[in-house]
Amino acid sequence: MTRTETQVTLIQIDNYGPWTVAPSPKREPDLQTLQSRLYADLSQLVAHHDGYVFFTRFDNMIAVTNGIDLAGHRRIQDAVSNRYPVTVSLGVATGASPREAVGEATANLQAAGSAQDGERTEILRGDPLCEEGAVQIAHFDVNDATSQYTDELNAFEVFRHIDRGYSALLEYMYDAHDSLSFFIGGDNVISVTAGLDRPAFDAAIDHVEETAGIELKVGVGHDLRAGDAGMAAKEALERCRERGTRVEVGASESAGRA
Ligand SMILES: Nc1nc2c(ncn2[C@@H]2O[C@H](COP(=O)(O)OP(=O)(O)OP(=O)(O)O)[C@@H](O)[C@H]2O)c(=O)[nH]1
Repeated sequence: MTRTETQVTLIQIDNYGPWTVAPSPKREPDLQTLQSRLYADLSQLVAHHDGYVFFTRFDNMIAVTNGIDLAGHRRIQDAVSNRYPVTVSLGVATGASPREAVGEATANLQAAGSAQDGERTEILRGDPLCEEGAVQIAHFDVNDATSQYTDELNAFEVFRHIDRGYSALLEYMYDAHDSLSFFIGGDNVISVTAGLDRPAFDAAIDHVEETAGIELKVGVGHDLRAGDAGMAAKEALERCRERGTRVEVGASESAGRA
């Protein structure tokens, strides 16, 4: 199996806090519109290179960028400054675990100055992978969310249930496996993991069921790019639905570690 090495890019809007209140506080719907449009554009720009972006806090987004070099990052950065009244800084790093990678990517930006330093703009710092490393993506989905929740409870109660499950999964995957988990809409969560095997995913699902009462299934993919690993994960998730199983992994995953 190709060695797992996750490349993470921290995308941070430059000096955004001061901008939101200059010369006076900007209307919140305008900020929400800017943030969601920026996420949409970044999602497409990064997907063009077969990477994934997660919206996280919107002013700070985390991308999985295996295969994207510094020139590719610079083009993404330029596209943002050409389209928006704000600019972004990018910190890039690789790690044996996603947690290690995001730690280094963050440190790269923090070393260049504060997120609210008007002089620190359009930083691009880090070392993209010289050699090819693979990324592991796990796509989790709540079992029967439509019949159990969406068609039964009020919309906010559904949101509470899904969010409780997401929080339990996020904490467990970070603490137990140095993995980064992101809510991606509906009843879906993507975890960026590193070489986890079937028993590790089974244990994660058990934990969420025990602590949050939410039943999950997961499809796992492993490939050189996040986009390809993500598609393999979605195909594996479909196999869970067809076979009634709760964990399906791509063929190359069987050699993973617990
Ligand atoms: N982002 C994202 N959202 C999805 C995807 N598939 C489904 N959803 C969302 O999740 C909601 C629930 O869909 P499903 O997960 O297919 O339905 P379910 O009732 O949970 O049924 P099973 O998953 O088969 O147990 C949908 O309304 C969508 O909002 C996906 O691949 N990506």
